[in-house]
Parts: sequence; C-alpha cells; structure tokens
Amino acid sequence: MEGVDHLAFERNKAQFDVDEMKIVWAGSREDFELSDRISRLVASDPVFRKDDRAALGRKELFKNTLRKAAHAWKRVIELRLSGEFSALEPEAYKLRAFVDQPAFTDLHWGMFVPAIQGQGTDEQQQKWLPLAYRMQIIGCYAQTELGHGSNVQGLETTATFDPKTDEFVIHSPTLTSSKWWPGGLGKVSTHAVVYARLIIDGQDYGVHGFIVQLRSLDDHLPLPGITIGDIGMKFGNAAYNTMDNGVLTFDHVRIPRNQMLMRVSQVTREGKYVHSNVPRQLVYGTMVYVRQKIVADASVALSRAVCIATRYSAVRRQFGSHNGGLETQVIDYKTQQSRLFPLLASAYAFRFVGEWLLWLYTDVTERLKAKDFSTLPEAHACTAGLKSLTTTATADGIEECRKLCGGHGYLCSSGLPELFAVYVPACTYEGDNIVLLLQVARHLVKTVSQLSTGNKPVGTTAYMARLEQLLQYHSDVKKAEDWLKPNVVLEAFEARAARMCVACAQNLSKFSNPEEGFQELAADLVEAAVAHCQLIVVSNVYALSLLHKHLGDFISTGCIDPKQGSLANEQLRNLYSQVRPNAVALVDAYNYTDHYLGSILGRYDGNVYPKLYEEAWKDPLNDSIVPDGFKEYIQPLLKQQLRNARL
Ligand SMILES: CCCCCCCC/C=C\CCCCCC(=O)SCCNC(=O)CCNC(=O)[C@H](O)C(C)(C)COP(=O)(O)OP(=O)(O)OC[C@H]1O[C@@H](n2cnc3c(N)ncnc32)[C@H](O)[C@@H]1OP(=O)(O)O
Ligand SMILES: Cc1cc2nc3c(=O)[nH]c(=O)nc-3n(C[C@H](O)[C@H](O)[C@H](O)COP(=O)(O)OP(=O)(O)OC[C@H]3O[C@@H](n4cnc5c(N)ncnc54)[C@H](O)[C@@H]3O)c2cc1C
Repeated sequence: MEGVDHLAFERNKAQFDVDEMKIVWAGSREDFELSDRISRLVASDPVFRKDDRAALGRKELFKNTLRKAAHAWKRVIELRLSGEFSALEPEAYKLRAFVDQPAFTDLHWGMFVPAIQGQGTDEQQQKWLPLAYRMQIIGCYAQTELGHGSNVQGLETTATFDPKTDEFVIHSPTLTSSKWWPGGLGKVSTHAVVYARLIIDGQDYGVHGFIVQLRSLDDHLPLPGITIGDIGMKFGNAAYNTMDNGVLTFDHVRIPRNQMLMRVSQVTREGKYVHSNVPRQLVYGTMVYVRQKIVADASVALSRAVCIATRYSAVRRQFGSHNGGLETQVIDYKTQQSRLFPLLASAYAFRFVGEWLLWLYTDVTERLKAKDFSTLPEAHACTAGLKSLTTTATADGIEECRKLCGGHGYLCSSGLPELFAVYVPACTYEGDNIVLLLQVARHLVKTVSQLSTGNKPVGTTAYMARLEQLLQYHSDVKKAEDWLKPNVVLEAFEARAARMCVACAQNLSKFSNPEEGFQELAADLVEAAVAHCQLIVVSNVYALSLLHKHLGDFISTGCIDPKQGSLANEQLRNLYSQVRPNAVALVDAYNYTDHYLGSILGRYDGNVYPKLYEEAWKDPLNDSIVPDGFKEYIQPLLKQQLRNARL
C-alpha cells in the first residue's frame, strides 16, 4: 500500500533518538542539513533518474552519463552551490555523490586537479588550475600502462628532453607502455597528467608527471602523434561502464619544458636536473590523497548495502508460523544477525575511521607545507593500509548483503548487484590491496627493527613501544561481560598485532638477503599488516566479531585462550540481541533517499512485494507478450516436436 510505513513497528522499537544519530553520522548539524538538501534536490530532478540504467546499452549509458555530468555542472553554477567556482567545494562534492554515476568528472576533480595542486609549481598552478576549475580543459590521471600498474617505477613511457627546442618528447616505445585504464581518457579528456620516465642526455631520472594536451579544444580530435580510445566493457552491466577508461599511445609528441610538474624536481633550460630538498615520494602524493578519499567512501558504499539488507530482513518472513500466524522475520534468526550486524557496525566504524584519516591527512599536508616530512611514512602506511582494509571489507560486505537478501538480492532492482559491480574495483584501483598491505608490512618491520636503536615509535605504531609488556600479555577475561571493556579488547588487538609483527621480523632476520626474506614471508607479512590495520579501527561489536573471525590468530599468539574465545562469542550474541530492536533505526540514521539507495528491497516504507511485482513488468522483455525470435527459433522447435510426437 502506498503511503503506509510497513516498517513503522520496527522504528517504534528504537531505543535511541534517530535524529540525533543522523547528525552523528553526517558529522555535524550543518553537514546533515547540506546532505539532506542536496540528496532531495538530486532525487527530485528527472535528469538524475537512474532506475532505467541497468537496461541501457553502452553507448546510451555513456551518453546518459555525459548528460548527467553536464547537468550537474549546470546545477552547481545555477544554484551557486559552492562559494568558489569549483567542484571541490563540499556542496558540489555531495551533488556528485548523490548523482551516483561514475563519470570522467571524478578523475578530473579527484586526480587531475589534485595532481597539479600537489606537484605543480605556483606558476604552473596559476596557469592550469583556473582552466581546470572552469572545466575549460578536462583532465585525467594517466599513470598505469598495459604492462605495469602496481610497479610505478617500472613504467615505460618516456619523456626525453630536447635542449634544442626546449621541449620534452613523450613517446610510447612498446605496446606494453600504452597507457591503459585512466578514467575519462577514452572519450572525454582534453588533457592528462601523464607519468613518464624523464630522460636527459641519455640518463634516466625515473618517473615524473607531465601535463599533456590530448585532444583539440575545437573539434575534440586527438592531436598529432596521439592514439586514443576506450578499453572496452568492464564487469557488470551499467556499474563502471559509465566511465570511459582509456588506452593512449604517444608517437614522439612534443610538449614545452614548463609542462613537467616541477614542484618536486625541475629541469632547467640547459637540461640540468635539479631535485628539491624533498622526498621523491611526493610524486606519489595524489595517490595518498585519493586513498584517503576512498576510505571515507567505503562507509558510504557499505552502509547502502547494509541499509538495504537490514530493511529487507525486517520485511522478509520465512518459517515459524504457528496456527496460521505470521512467519518469523528473517532478521530474528541468529545466523542472519551474526552476518548482518557486524557489517552494520563496520559501516559505522569505517565512518569514524574515515574522519580520523582525514584529520591525519590534513595534518600531514600542513606539515609538508612547513617542510616537515617526518609523518609522511605514517600517512602513507595508514592511507595504504586502511584503503586496503576498508575496501576489501566493503566489497565482501556488499556481496554478503546480497546473499542476506536471498534470491531477490540477485535482481538488479535490489540495487545490490550494481553496487557490488561498481564498488569491487576499489580493491584494485589506487593500489592493489595486497600490494598496499605489503607497504604497511614494510613500515611495521622497519618500526620493529628500529626499536633496538632506541627509536620511539609514534602514531599508530606507538603501541610497539610497550613491546615487552605486549609480549608478556595474556588476557585476564573471566566472564563474557569483561569483553565489553574497551581496554580489554584494545589490549588483545595490540598484543596480537605486536606478536605477529615481531614473529615476521624474527623470521626475516633468518634470511641473509632481506628482500628475498620479504618475498618468501609475504603472506605472513600481509596478515600482520591486516592485524595492525584492524587495530586502528577496533570498536565494540565490530572488534568482537573480528576477534571471533580471527580467533586462530589470538589463540596461536597466546593472547587469549580458547575459553576466553568462547566468552567473546557469548558476549557477541548478547550484543546482537541489543542491536536487534535498533537495527532499522540505525540504518535510517544514514538518511538515504530511496533515489540514492536505488533499491526496491531497501525502500524506506518497506513496501517491497507490490513494488517488486510492478517493477518486473517494466523490463523491456515484457514489452511484448510473445518474445521477438519466437517465430524463428521457438516455433520451429515446437512444430518439430509435434511432428516427432505424431511419428
Ligand atoms: C568531486 C571529486 C570526486 C573525488 C573522487 C575521488 C575518488 C575517486 C575514486 C575513484 C576513481 C578511481 C581512481 C583510480 C585511479 C588509479 O588507480 S590511479 C593509479 C594508482 N596506482 C597505484 O596506486 C600504483 C600502486 N603502486 C604504488 O603506489 C607504488 O609503486 C608502490 C608504493 C607499490 C611501490 O613504490 P616504489 O617507488 O617502488 O616504492 P618502494 O621501493 O616499495 O618504496 C620506496 C619508499 O617510498 C615509500 N612510499 C611509497 N609510496 C609512498 C607514498 N605514496 N607516499 C609516501 N611514501 C611512499 C615507501 O614506504 C618506501 O619508504 P622507505 O624507503 O622509507 O621504506
Ligand atoms: C576501474 C579502474 C579504474 C582505474 N583508473 C585508473 C586511472 O584513472 N588512472 C590510472 O593511472 N590507473 C587506473 N587504474 C589502474 C589501477 O591503478 C591498477 O590496475 C592498479 O594499480 C593495479 O595494478 P595492476 O593492474 O598492474 O595489477 P597487478 O600488479 O598486475 O596485479 C595482479 C596480481 O599480482 C599481485 N601482485 C602484484 N605485485 C605484487 C607484489 N609485489 N607482491 C605480491 N603480489 C603482487 C596483485 O596482488 C594481483 O593479485 C584503474 C583500474 C581500474 C580497475
């Protein structure tokens, strides 16, 4: 029934103030009001409709994306959403988020602009940023090649300095050096920040960034020497196919010398290479920025899936009917709770860890401006590790939510297949998750090895300073409620991470060649890195379900014994019972519109069955009663069977 709240009985059970929780989730009252206003604005605009997306072919889908991006930009300007003429303002960023369709603009604003801001000199910023802010040029981030993505130092594209003309010659010497993957490159970008090996007088100075114009600003055709196109359909139907991930090769393309991004190092008119007194890793700065953004976005994607699965689990009933009464809501099954509630808790935990990481990133940015590079390794390890941890958990969590919705979760109208397909590449882009965990492991092993030299660990590794105590630690939990004390949980996680790191460091020391040892022990190192990253995010329910999931680690490192493991599980069951009456209210606190959720199963009013039924009839296959192809392919079969039957 329209207008009836089928979930009202669930909402009435809530034991907390949902409106207050909406503000906690949003970050502040101001943020809440902004999100609320912009999400409604997007939901009520027919151009931003997305319920028809799954049935569109690639070309229509792409054109639809261009239309939405252009309309979003128009809205930003018309409504003066941002004080400045830029889509980097929070209002414009939210508008893009609620439009919910990946587009070239993500890479323009999310990587091209930040690359110039972070690696361009003041002069370069003054020249390029106003053009980019007004979208008079559209840029992408062209780093990955057909042959190399993770190994940035292995890139093959060359930028050779020509002192005669004061230019760089950008060239793709091999097939594997073709740029491959950059979003926005395939069909839209006029410019790119291209990462290439700098060659001066035959000497290779490693990978640097260059601003290169790709297409004419008049007719959009590729400039001479440039071959460019889309790399083809990707996983899922609509999903990430709204994006024109591209291929690009250069045949001796010339650009002026001043288009090398020169904040970190410079090439003079005479062809002299000058490296500023800053770490070369600043060339990787854009990746650090985007990894932090990806962590902040993980809670959004996971919370959408959890919202759908929670509401639907309260609507869906199976078994348990007595005397013709109602069947049991599937959310009341303990197995459903043990799969769903840790994800609900994770979404909240990731929301808060995202805020913390933004603080850390802002802090390191301020320090870098003051030429203090001391916290850069910590910022790199935290952004890399948390990007890996949160995207893996979110991708797995979305898929779990699909299963939690049974068969109907497999329908596109549940919103879950597309959410999964659009999200899962986050485990790969901006750094493959395993490759990033190995970076964290390097940081941890280094921290452990420096303890003997008296180096005091700081930031998220500060717990290592208490190594002796953590190596002696054994949990003193005696009853289930003891696991409710935050300190008890935290210490167990600290001891587990510390012991796993120390074990890795000890095993590494047995190798005469440390690099060989690192390769050999990589799987253990990744597990130690995960333990460290989980320590960063632990909080009550979330922590206990993790402890239960990784019980083997906690017992084998001697932090807790099997009895204490069972007590944690007992406490977890108690906590699930406490979450149960609040579950629907906890997902209401995300304040998502039905437009944004894009899911019949997750509708706010819980009116699932009539709407599912209605939606099925909208499928293009139901446009005709007898399908196209009947006469050619089905009828002859049927007739033949009839003939055979007569024989
Ligand atoms: C409206 C706005 C919308 C905004 C939306 C934004 C969100 C957009 C979302 C989605 C769009 C999709 C975007 C996808 C884009 C991409 O994928 S771009 C390509 C990304 N590529 C990668 O991430 C490549 C991964 N590989 C690497 O990062 C590196 O190659 C490596 C770190 C794995 C190894 O680098 P290498 O130079 O070989 O380093 P090592 O020898 O291992 O280490 C040397 C030292 O450098 C330190 N280090 C490494 N990286 C960094 C860093 N980023 N920052 C600081 N320091 C770093 C490392 O720890 C070593 O230190 P020590 O010598 O002290 O041990
Ligand atoms: C949707 C999408 C959008 C993208 N957008 C952009 C973009 O805008 N710009 C851009 O430049 N790039 C972009 N990329 C490329 C992306 O950054 C790379 O794909 C990513 O960094 C992974 O690199 P790779 O593909 O080389 O993976 P590989 O490194 O080839 O990974 C293959 C396997 O090898 C393993 N592996 C690799 N190295 C190691 C190691 N040292 N130790 C152990 N295992 C290892 C990995 O774990 C993985 O299992 C995008 C990719 C995708 C999927």
